[in-house]
Amino acid sequence: MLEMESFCEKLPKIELHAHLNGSLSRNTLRQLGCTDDAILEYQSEQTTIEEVFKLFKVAHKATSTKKNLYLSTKTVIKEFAEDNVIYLELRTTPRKELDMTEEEYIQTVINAIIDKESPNIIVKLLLSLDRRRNHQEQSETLDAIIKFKNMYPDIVRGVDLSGDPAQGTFYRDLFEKARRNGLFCAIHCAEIKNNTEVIDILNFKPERLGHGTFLHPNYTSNAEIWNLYTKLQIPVECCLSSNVICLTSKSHREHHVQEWMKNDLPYCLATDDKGVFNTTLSKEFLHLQESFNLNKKDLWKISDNAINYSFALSEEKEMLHEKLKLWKIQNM
Ligand SMILES: CNc1ncnc2c1ncn2[C@@H]1O[C@H](COP(=O)(O)O)[C@@H](O)[C@H]1O
Ligand SMILES: [Zn+2]
Repeated sequence: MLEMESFCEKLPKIELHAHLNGSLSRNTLRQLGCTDDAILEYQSEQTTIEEVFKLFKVAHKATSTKKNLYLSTKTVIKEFAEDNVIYLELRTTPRKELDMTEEEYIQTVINAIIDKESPNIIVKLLLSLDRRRNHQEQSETLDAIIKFKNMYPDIVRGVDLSGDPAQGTFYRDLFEKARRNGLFCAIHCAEIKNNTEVIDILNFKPERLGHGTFLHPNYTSNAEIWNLYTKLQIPVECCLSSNVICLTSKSHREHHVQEWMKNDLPYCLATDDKGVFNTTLSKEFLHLQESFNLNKKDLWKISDNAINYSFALSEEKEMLHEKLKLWKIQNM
């Protein structure tokens, strides 16, 4: 029988919420030529949601060339595979840099996904719209995303809305256009208290929500939002360490995931930014297990459920369920 920590490591896992530039490990940053000071700055033990957005600048500087972006993407995929993630939805915000256009940025990340070395991991790409950018800028990025979705429909699966939740806007028309063009929508929602926007996002009915911290009345003091949410039952990507380090959750034990567990609502576990928050998906499983005294079957089920919430092709979903079933027979 596997000990809990080793069980969490060995369990085949599904990662649905990982930002590329937040996922760079210390080693990767060193390989890219970052100084020790910059690396220390990037990995934070405790921060605030405002401060964390300054940390991404370290990674953005390091991935500002095609060569480094390609290398970073390949390394992040390799690290997830080493943590026994068998299906990864990596998300990233296309950026214009000195040596690349937004389209070249997307192409470089796709090249790295195609060239991945581990055969044991399926990798998909979600492209992010940065909420701090204005409507026209986001609209131009979306056009590029749609172009690549049509070129690589099996890799580019969806659109994300991310960036500093205290700034910018959710432009519903852009996500409607994304949806019309066959893209799934995973939207950061209620990472901070912002009831009006949360209602707009819920009414759009994204396929998945990121965080969902301020949906439950214990956190919003607003029952209307929770009523709407429980009618819709949209899967929420829960990022425990991210929320604890950014101080939107007091502790792992007090994390809002407990409301999803109590009410049997759909959720999955995710790392958000494994580099910045110094975590792995295995560690996230262990935090949940320790905080709520879960057993191995519970953990296995969380992994298996996440397949259903993923944007994988249906034959891939079947294959992933089979893989987990087989692992259960052999290890539990
Ligand atoms: C901590 N909670 C969070 N909330 C909202 N957006 C976040 C985030 N963590 C990361 N990002 C988004 O992802 C970018 C870095 O990866 P990419 O450059 O896209 O690969 C950040 O600049 C931010 O826009
Ligand atoms: Zn996120």
